[in-house]
Amino acid sequence: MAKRNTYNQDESLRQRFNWHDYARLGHYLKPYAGQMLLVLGSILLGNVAVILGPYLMKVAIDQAIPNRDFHQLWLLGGIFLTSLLVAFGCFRYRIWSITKIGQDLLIDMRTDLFTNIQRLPFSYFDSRPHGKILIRVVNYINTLSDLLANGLVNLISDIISVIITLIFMFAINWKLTFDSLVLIPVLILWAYVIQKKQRVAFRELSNKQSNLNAYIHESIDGIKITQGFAQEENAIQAFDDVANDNRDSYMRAVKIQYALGPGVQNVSTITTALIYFIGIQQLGVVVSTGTLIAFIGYINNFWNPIINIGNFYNSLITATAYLERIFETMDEKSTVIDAPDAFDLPPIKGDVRFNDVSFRYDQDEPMILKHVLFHAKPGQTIALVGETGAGKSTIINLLSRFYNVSEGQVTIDNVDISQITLDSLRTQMGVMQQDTFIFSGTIMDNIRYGRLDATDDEVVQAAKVARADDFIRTLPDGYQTTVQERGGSMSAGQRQLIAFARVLLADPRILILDEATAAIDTKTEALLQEGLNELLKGRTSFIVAHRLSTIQRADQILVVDDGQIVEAGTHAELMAQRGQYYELYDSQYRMLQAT
Ligand SMILES: Nc1ncnc2c1ncn2[C@@H]1O[C@H](COP(=O)(O)OP(=O)(O)OP(=O)(O)O)[C@@H](O)[C@H]1O
Repeated sequence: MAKRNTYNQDESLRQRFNWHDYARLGHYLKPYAGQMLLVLGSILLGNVAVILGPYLMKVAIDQAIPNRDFHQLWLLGGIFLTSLLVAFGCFRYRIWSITKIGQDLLIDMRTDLFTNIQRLPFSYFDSRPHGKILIRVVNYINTLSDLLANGLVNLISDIISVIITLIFMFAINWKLTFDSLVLIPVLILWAYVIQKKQRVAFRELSNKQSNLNAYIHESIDGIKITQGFAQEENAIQAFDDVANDNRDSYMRAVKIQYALGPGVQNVSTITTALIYFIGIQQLGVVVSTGTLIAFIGYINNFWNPIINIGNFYNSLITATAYLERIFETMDEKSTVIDAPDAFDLPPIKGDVRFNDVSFRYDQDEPMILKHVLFHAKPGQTIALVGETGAGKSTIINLLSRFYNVSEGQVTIDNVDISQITLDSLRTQMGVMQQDTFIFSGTIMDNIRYGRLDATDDEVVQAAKVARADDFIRTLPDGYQTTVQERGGSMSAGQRQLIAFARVLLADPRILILDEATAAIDTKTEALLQEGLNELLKGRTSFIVAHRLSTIQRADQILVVDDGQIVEAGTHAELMAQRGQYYELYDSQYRMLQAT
C-alpha cells in the first residue's frame, strides 16, 4: 500500500515514466482514426489552398503585371479567392471535428479512470487526500485530451504544411532553401537541452496543483468545523501557503517552457534576414523579384508550423507530468479482488465465524487485530463494545472484505469469504456506517439506492417499516424532496431513519451497523429503536453498539480491547463476570443517570 499522504506533502511517483507509455495513448485514438483522417484530409486541402497564395503572387508579379495580361490577372485573382474560400471551409470543419473528437476522448479516458477508481479498495482511499484523486479525473484528463485531439492533428497538419512548403521552396530555388534550413540543428539542440529541466519543473507543478486541490477539497469538507472553532484565519493562511507554492512552481515551470518559443522566433527572424541578405545580393542575377517575394512568403509559411511544432513539443513535455499520474491511477491494482477460482456465494443463512483473525492496515505496522475468534449463529444479534480505537470498526470492515485479513479466516456459512465473489458477498450484506451518507437527489432515490429495481410502493413500504415515513411526509415534497450531498438539511436521526429504510429495501441476510453516537431526542430515539428492531428481524447482525438498550438485547456481546476479544457472552453473563464489560456498563449507566 502507498505511504500515507497529506495535502501539503508532495506525492512521489512509484514508477518512472516510460516514453513508450505514449504508445498506450494510441489505444484511445484508435476508434477515432477514421475521423482524424478526414480532418487531416481537410487540413491538407486547406494548406494547399493557403500555400497557393505566394505562388499566385509570383506569377502575377513576374508574368501578368510586366506583360499587362489582364485576362491572366483576373484568372489568378479568381483562383486566389476560391482558394481562400476552400481554406475557410476546411478550417471550420477542422475546428468542429477536433472539438468533437477531443470531447469523446475525454469521456473515454475519464470513464476508464473512474471505473478503476470504483474498484479500488478502502486502503487506497485511506492513503491519500481525496482532492488528489479528483484532480486526476478532472483537470489532468482535460489537459491530455486536448493534447491528443487538437495537438496531434495540429502536429500532423503542421508537418504536412512544412513538407508542402519545402517542396514549393525547393521548386522555386533550391539554394535559397538550403540557406533557410541552416539554423535548424541549433534549434533541435536547444529543444533537447531544455526538455529535461522542463519535465522536472512540470512534475513539481503537478504536485503543487494537486496539493492545492486537496487542500480546497479538505477545507470545504471541514468548513463547519473550521467555522465552529473560528479557525477561518488559519485556514486562509494555510490556503495562502499552498497557493503561493503553486504560483512559485508555476513561474519556475513557465520560465523554462517559454525558453523554447523565443528560441524558435529568433532563429526564424535571423533566417528571414539571411534570405533577404543573400536574395538582394543576387537579385536580377540568379533570383527574380517575384522569386524573392514568394520566398519570403514561404519562409513565413515554413516557420509558423515550426513554431507550432515547438509548442506541441512543449505541451507534450508538460502533459507527461499529468500522464504519468493518470496512468498510475489507471494501473493501480485493487488488492481486494475475486480469487481466480472464486464462486458466487449461495443465498446466505447467516452463520459467521472469525477463525483466529489478525489484521494490520499497513504492511510495516503492528497488528491492529490479534487472534480474533468468535462464532455468530444465523439470526443472532452481536454487539461489539469497547473503548475508542479498540478495533470494533476494523472487525466489521473485515466482514464485508473491505480489507483482506492478514492472518486467519472469516467464514460465512462455513465458506472462506476470500474464496467467493465480492459481488455475491456484498449484495447479501447491508452495511450502515455511523455517519449515514446521503447522495444528492430525492429522498426516494436515496432509499432506492438499497435496491435499484424497487418500485415506489416498495420504497414507501420500507420507509414505513423503518419508521421514516412520518417525517418524510412532513417534508415539502414528501418523497420527491431534493436533498443535497451528505443530507445537510436533515437531522442526524432523520438521516439514520433513511439509512434504515435503504437497508431494509436491500433486505440483506447479514446486517452490519455502526451505531450513531450522536445524542438524539427521546422521541427520535424511540423511533430509531423501533426501526432498528424491524431491521434486526431474521438477520445475523453485527452492531458496534453505543446504546445500552441495543447492547442489553444482543444475543452475544463481544468486548474488544486493544484488538482482542477479551470477553464474550450475554449481558447477564458478562455482568455476572464483573470484568471489563461490567465496568464499561457501570460507567455508561452512571453517566446516563447523571444526565
Ligand atoms: N484506515 C486505517 N488505517 C490505519 N489505521 C487505522 C485505520 N482505521 C483505523 N485504524 C487504527 O486501528 C485501530 C482500531 O480502530 P477502529 O476504528 O477499529 O476502532 P473502534 O473500536 O471502532 O473505535 P471507535 O469506537 O472510536 O470507532 C485504531 O488504532 C486506529 O487508529
